[in-house]
Amino acid sequence: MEEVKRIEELRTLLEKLSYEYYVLDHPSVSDQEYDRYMQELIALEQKHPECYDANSPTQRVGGAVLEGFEKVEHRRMMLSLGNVFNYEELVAFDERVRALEPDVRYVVELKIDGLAMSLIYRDGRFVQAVTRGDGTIGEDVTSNIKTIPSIPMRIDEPGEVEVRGEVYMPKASFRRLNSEREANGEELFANPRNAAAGSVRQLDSTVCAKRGLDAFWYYFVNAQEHGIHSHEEALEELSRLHLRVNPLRRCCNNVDEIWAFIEEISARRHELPYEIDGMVIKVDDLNAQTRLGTTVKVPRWATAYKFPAEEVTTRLLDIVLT
Ligand SMILES: NC(=O)c1cnc(OC2CCCC2)nc1N
Repeated sequence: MEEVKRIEELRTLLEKLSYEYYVLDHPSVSDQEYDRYMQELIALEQKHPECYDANSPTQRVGGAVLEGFEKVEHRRMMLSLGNVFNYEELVAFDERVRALEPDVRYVVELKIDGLAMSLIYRDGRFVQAVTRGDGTIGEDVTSNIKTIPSIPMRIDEPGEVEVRGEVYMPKASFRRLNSEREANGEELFANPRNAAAGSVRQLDSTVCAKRGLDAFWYYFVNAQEHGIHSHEEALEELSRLHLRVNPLRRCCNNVDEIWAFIEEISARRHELPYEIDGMVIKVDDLNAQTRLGTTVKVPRWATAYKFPAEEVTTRLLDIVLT
């Protein structure tokens, strides 16, 4: 096989194997076979520096240690979310929406407790990752986000694709990190969200790479430019593009269906391998979202239901007694 063609073939193969392992959780080859392909690609790329590609699977980790993070202006504001704390406030949210959109349908998602992130792809290649910052100006953390193995470096979609989601630290990674820090007499992280934020702010991406971060993507910013009409369709398109989308979501036609899903998730959230601090309720139809619009900082077409803050003692007692 001509070596330069083999380089391209290995890059495509390793991205597919990464997707199977980190997004589908269903690898088709052993770790040893994956490593053999990776070693073959590293050797061929060293032989052919003219084939250098920053998006190669070999380029996810390493690179220079940064002095700081570049400021980046978001092309489209990164919105926060308003909150509701109980059934009555959820009813009031639904009434405000229904005043404009009588036949509204919602998509209800888990509210992942991490940090908001924006990914930019151009002509099928990952180009930049930017934190929310103040919603208008964020920080370029591309070198750290590249280390998250479930994030594809290439997607099968031309033009510009902007995706928003949550970078988070799974509970298992958090436990491992804090036990390592305890062994080293270092200060512990208070919760996975802080640990994720601290990891994404590392100037040396090899440190971030060891933190075991992951991400879920929940918003295709310019979906309508790509002929998509609903949020649910947008999520399905993101999955088709190999982005990791959380399957635990439900389309709901009224407050009672939303509330039933909230209660169902609230009862089992401690079994989830990541922390959530509530649920996000979004109007499904994208034209309805546009008609409802946004206030200065939050959409009128979405809200977050926040779980009641728990008594830590009951949580600890649960763990000790179960
Ligand atoms: N933490 C989450 O899981 C989460 C956060 N934000 C959103 O939606 C943004 C995008 C448009 C309005 C708010 N969805 C989520 N699932």
